Amino acid sequence: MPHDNAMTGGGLNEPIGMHDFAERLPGVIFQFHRDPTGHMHFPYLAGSGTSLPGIDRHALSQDARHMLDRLDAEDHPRVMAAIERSARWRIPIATKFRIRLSGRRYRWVALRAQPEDSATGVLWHGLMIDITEQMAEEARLRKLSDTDDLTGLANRRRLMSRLDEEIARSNRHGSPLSLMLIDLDHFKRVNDTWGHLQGDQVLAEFATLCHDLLREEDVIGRLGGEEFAVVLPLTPLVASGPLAERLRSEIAEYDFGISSGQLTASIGLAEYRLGEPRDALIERADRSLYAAKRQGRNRVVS
Ligand SMILES: Nc1nc2c(ncn2[C@@H]2O[C@H](COP(=O)(O)OP(=O)(O)OP(=O)(O)O)[C@@H](O)[C@H]2O)c(=O)[nH]1
Repeated sequence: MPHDNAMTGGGLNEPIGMHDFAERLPGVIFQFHRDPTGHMHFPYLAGSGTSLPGIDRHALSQDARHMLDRLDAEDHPRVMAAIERSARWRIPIATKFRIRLSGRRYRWVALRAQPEDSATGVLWHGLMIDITEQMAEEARLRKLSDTDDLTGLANRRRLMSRLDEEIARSNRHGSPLSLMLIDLDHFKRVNDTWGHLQGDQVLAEFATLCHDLLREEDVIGRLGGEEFAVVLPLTPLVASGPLAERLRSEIAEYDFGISSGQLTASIGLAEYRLGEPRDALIERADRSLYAAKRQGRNRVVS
């Protein structure tokens, strides 16, 4: 019978000690201590994860900064805030962060830890697990569900969520924001004349053309069919007007392989008014688009 502090190892009844067991765990188990001066260290650190390049157990047993300094700049404040909250309210920490290894490589780590009072500060008992593969898979799925298959642009769902974010930012900072709706003219004719497959090809090329003409921070998406939208952060109407006009003329001149001059676009523009709901902005841009169609297409209306 293995005694209390031993488990079964390689052979069936061959006991291994707690230490060996901890070292074989596919992750890291630890104790983390913070004293009243704010000094932090890992009194205990074990598990196969501690063999990652750049993790120096001895240094960490003296000073946790050897690890905290390696956190991704974006994650660092969040992790520090989680430690602070946990220490103040004695609530568990549950967070994830990126940790830089050597060079440009990094790993995603999930951390769970339970705090308790100690004579010299706060002591956490916890575990860390490498979740890099799961995070990559999550990112892949998110991209799939956010992207329009045919054009590779943001789909309606993604576009609306970005529009919501930009509206919130605009309301917070009073910064300008424009919305552009683009609808290809007489697209039915393209399909009827050249076939649906060629129509698809035109839509994909159109998306690339617009994408190349816009700034990095502008978000272009496909609302459906031959209708597209562009969210233009930090852009008032005086700036989005000329941009839309340039887009319109580039489209009209571009050779989509269906004999030039055959593809044009109508564009409706609206600038966000502070405090208005999202749908009101879309409705105003839509009215402008409708006016552009009514006035003869291949034009910009704001
Ligand atoms: N090839 C292709 N065609 C599409 C796709 N989505 C929508 N369409 C076509 O786009 C055309 C849109 O037609 P309408 O809404 O009548 O508009 P339009 O012919 O562009 O005319 P106006 O918008 O009034 O200038 C239809 O023929 C749809 O079949 C797509 O994914 N691929």
